[in-house]
Amino acid sequence: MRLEISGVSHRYDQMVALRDIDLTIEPGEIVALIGPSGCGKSTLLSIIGGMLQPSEGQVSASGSVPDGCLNPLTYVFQDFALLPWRTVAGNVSLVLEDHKLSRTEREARISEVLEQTGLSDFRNAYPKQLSGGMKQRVGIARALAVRPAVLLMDEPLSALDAQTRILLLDEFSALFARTGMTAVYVTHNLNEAVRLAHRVVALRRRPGTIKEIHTIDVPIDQRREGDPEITAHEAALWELIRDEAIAADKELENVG
Ligand SMILES: Nc1ncnc2c1ncn2[C@@H]1O[C@H](COP(=O)(O)OP(=O)(O)OP(=O)(O)O)[C@@H](O)[C@H]1O
Repeated sequence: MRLEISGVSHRYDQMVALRDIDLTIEPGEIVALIGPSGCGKSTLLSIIGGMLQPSEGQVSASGSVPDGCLNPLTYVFQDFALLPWRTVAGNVSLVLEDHKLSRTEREARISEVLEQTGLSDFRNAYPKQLSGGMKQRVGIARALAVRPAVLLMDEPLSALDAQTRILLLDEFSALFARTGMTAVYVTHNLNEAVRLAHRVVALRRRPGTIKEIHTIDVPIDQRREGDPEITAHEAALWELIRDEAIAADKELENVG
């Protein structure tokens, strides 16, 4: 599915959070949104996902969706958003229950996504029994269960420890390479952006506008931690956002 963001601006009361965003996301493309705190990354993701109506401009989606797609644009949340009283399978099932699927179809989908995310042995576990990394795998499984055309991911790894983050990064890159999924991935973490994205959109703040779009040509499944080419892309991105990141950090300190 192709997403075209045209002339999108957004205000919260008098504050202009985004101005004149034009961006096209091609089918199968992974786009990361980076930039200093408050530059409008989450606002833009919510607008792309249709959860927030922009003050101006529009987002249009075109093209085909996967067979059996129940929800073309699907979120993966930073805080996993699992229901504690439901098992792993029950949490995945939740997103399927509003749709006209037979019990057999529903069970088949649940088994398929649990298999894809390495959770088959945990289907009857409850969230409190799982590590952070396993909880986020459930979040991914739940998103995949609707066979989305586009995954919208808002800091999906930021609640996890460093080792788990590396493991999940490897799993995400394998998943993206295997499925040819389209995704928009918001992150503060430049390493995640250079490991996972075909293009990295750097936003500046006040108001949030596109500063630069950085393309990374290395196939996603061939990128490795510490690879010099990938490290060079990460350094280039840091140069791009450094001054504003420092300014945003100082500002937060002043507020505190
Ligand atoms: N519901 C809201 N009401 C008023 N202002 C908001 C609201 N949501 C966000 N903002 C403001 O809009 C601006 C952009 O916020 P947004 O959360 O989109 O930025 P972000 O780049 O995702 O930030 P962060 O990296 O800190 O998560 C910020 O100044 C924020 O304070």
